[in-house]
Amino acid sequence: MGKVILDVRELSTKYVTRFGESVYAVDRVSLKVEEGKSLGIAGESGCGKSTLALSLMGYYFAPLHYISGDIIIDGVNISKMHPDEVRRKILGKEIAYIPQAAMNALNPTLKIINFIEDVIHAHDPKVPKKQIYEMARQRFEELGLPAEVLQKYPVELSGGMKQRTVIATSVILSPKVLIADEPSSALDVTSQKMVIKMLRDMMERGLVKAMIFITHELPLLYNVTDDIMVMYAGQIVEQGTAQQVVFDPLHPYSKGLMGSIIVPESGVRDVKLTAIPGAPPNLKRPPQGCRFADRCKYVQAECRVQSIYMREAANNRAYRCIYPEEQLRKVYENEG
Ligand SMILES: Nc1ncnc2c1ncn2[C@@H]1O[C@H](COP(=O)(O)OP(=O)(O)OP(=O)(O)O)[C@@H](O)[C@H]1O
Repeated sequence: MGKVILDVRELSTKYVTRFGESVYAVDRVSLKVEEGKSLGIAGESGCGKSTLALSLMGYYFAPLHYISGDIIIDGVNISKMHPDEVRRKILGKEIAYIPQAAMNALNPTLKIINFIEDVIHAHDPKVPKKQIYEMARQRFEELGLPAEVLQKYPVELSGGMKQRTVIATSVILSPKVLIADEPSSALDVTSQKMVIKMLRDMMERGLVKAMIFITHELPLLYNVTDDIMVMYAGQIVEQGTAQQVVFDPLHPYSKGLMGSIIVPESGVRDVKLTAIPGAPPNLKRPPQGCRFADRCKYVQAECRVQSIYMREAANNRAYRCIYPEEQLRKVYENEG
């Protein structure tokens, strides 16, 4: 096993609504990402992917609240740091986040270089502008973006270029971990490919040491990340290599999602994570037993009465189900 860059242990966070209700969006999530590796997180809308991404940065402000667990980045536990310290020392430097529709982060009234100055000055107001320009120019060129972009206003750039600009900006301070939340979903296919290529380049050149890629589109994950975790109703329900999870899923939810995939590339292309009838449980009052029980074809009475934990399977994988691996495989086999 390589050096672990991101080590998350039993992390739980919640939203508290203005009516004082708690929404348990991230429930005891554990994950590890080693140096040079990428992890994909997949799940349907509302399962907690974005909340997990935000939670991983350790930067909590209302309505998002930390409950428990540890976030260890390259040996440093950031989970109990004060938000000011996280903002100054961690964000952008240790861990960076590319939000959904990141290109909207650009301020239309600022040239790109001025936007970058603002980003860097939020961490350290003393960095001279000349130095920022030099850092930005170098990073843009490394990532195949022309330095002229720095002198442009957002309106002068295409959607794809804006997105790549924000991505390049997010790694100016060489963060150890980069979290990309649906970074290409709003783009046309060509721009999507360029964004994915850029993320890969960043990993290959060591500009970031570990990456988390969040999406509901499985084909993207299969082609981009080494490992995949499937999330359902605030919990991880399956974890393995991209190959294992896509082509040999164990959890009935992943199985349902991937069931129709036959051929890589063309076969996976159009599969969306919405194929299973029913809806996830309300995260204000998650059920005591298996959260997938209401939608599971193989549900038994005991699934609903006890907490279901992740269980280990062969080849370093894990899934959250009462069925042992052999039994689950038999059930699937009998179905044909
Ligand atoms: N500000 C908020 N206040 C209260 N509940 C919230 C808030 N933001 C999200 N939630 C709830 O938290 C849960 C997880 O939402 P989250 O946005 O993390 O899911 P997601 O998997 O990222 O979905 P999507 O793919 O649509 O972005 C959902 O039940 C959502 O309704």
